[in-house]
Amino acid sequence: MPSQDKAVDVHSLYDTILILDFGSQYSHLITRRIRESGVYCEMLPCTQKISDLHFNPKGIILSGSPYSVYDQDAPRVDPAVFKLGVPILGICYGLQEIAWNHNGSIVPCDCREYGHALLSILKNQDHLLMNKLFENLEGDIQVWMSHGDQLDKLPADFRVIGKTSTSPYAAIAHEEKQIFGIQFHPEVTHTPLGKEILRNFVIGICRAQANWTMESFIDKEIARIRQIVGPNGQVVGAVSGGVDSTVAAKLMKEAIGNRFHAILVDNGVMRLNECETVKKQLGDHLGINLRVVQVSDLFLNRLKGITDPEKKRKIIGNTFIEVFEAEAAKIDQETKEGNHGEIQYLLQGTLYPDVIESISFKGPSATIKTHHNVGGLLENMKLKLIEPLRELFKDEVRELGKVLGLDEELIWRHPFPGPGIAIRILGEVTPEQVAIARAADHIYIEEIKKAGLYRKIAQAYAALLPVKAVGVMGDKRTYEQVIALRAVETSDFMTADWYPFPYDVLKHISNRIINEIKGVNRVVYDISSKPPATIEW
Ligand SMILES: Nc1ncnc2c1ncn2[C@@H]1O[C@H](COP(=O)(O)OP(=O)(O)OP(=O)(O)O)[C@@H](O)[C@H]1O
Ligand SMILES: O=c1[nH]c(=O)c2[nH+]cn([C@@H]3O[C@H](COP(=O)(O)O)[C@@H](O)[C@H]3O)c2[nH]1
Ligand SMILES: NC(=O)CC[C@H](N)C(=O)O
Ligand SMILES: [Mg+2]
Repeated sequence: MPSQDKAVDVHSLYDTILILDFGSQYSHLITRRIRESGVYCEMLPCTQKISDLHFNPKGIILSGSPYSVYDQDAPRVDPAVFKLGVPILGICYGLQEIAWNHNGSIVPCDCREYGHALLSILKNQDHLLMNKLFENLEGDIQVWMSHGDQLDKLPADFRVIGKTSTSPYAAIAHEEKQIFGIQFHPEVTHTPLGKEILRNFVIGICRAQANWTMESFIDKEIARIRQIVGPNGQVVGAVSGGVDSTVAAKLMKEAIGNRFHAILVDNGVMRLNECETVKKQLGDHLGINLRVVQVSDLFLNRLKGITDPEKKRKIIGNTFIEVFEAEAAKIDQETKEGNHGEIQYLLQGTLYPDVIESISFKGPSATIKTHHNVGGLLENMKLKLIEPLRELFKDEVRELGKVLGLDEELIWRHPFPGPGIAIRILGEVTPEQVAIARAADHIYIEEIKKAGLYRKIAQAYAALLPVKAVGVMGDKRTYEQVIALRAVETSDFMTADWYPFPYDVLKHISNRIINEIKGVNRVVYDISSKPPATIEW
């Protein structure tokens, strides 16, 4: 892996709340909720050694976990966290881990709680600092629980600040040390006031500055990029017109102007008019120094006779790397004359979920999703990576795009796979098949937009099937191909449901495709969910 940029640390710019992850399925939601309050936070595995931390967190949150604290192989926090002197909040397992470290007692309980519960907030008149976690909250509040263990004895010097009908120690606090524990999950929306509680912790108790906004991120990130790249350095990056690479490219353009070189590869399997549209949007409208490399013939030649989708992906990925490297070398040559430095950096649109995915405490795997690193590009190129979005979630990237002046249409664009239409043509990819698939996809997306449904659908496309069916047109028998329409609802693309289109929309789309596209006499709608199907065919 090439080295990461580390010139200016994000932690020197924003107060940071550290979330230590014990493997709960909700851990990343804690991060989301806190960022929504305008406070920067980061998640690390619970095994993080405090002496190896290269920043001083303003506060620490211990997440939930599928383990029980008394399990042989239970994940353990570095006890040094309790000596850092910053406020700590334990959530569910986190509460139990705090108690475990303070000689409290945790046992499996007879009355496990899964789902809604009523938490009675207990205010303490003599220990006012303990009340700060539930500041502005009173009486009984709805919370969401998911636990089978509970405290049956308070650790020394802790007091109860909340209970439910079955958990006498559902919320506890240590006043002097500012350590808090809650048995419920404030990060899920089923705890309606959860966000207030997290905000009370990070702002009221940790006193973290709420300065994490995309406006402030832009200024700071631009300054950071300038410092990394230096006054003459140059950066290359592959852009596809997808939201991540476009936002990253726009940020680079703001930071170093034309010393950023964006490359769009026209591989012959992009959507109809896509390259022209991207060139207009990125080049003309956003002023990004963009070159479009027209290499459709090269790609289509290499795809001749190939029907296996994985082979198609490989061929496209490898050819892509070849083209990109050749183009980067050309740019290096062309700009040698001026006083620019050599190209040293490669821009990548890596997002925070990809980073989180690679830091699981169950054994950090350094694999960031492979399709995010354009094939094996990085190993060969010896360029250093620059990843301006690596701290951001997808919705933050969209927000950032908005502040940077990107069109709504671009910001909400459906994802489009790198191998594009080649994997949406089942069977051999020929120029004729590309033309049919493109035309069908174009009509489909156009009609979805007209019906006002584009934003409701996470991804939609038309696939061209390699089978022929009988039809009748103008009293004549036809024997032509089939178009399959796919549209899914999903937030993470890991699981997905097919979209329930209104019938009249489907009817209209089908009519148009059959009437307007020669070679197609049938349209079907894919009603398979993922799993067991995938989104692409
Ligand atoms: N035709 C292309 N020309 C240049 N770069 C490309 C092309 N297709 C893909 N890439 C590069 O590969 C990366 C990964 O592609 P991917 O489709 O996963 O993400 P994206 O295009 O940025 O966003 P989205 O997921 O919204 O499509 C892109 O960010 C871009 O750097
Ligand atoms: O860049 C890419 N290269 C690929 O080879 C590829 N295959 C699938 N996808 C996209 O990934 C998401 C999940 O798709 P699947 O359910 O088909 O795996 C969907 O968004 C797909 O479009 C790809 N993206
Ligand atoms: N959600 C959790 O953190 C659960 C913690 C522990 N496994 C329990 O059942 O109590
Ligand atoms: Mg894409």
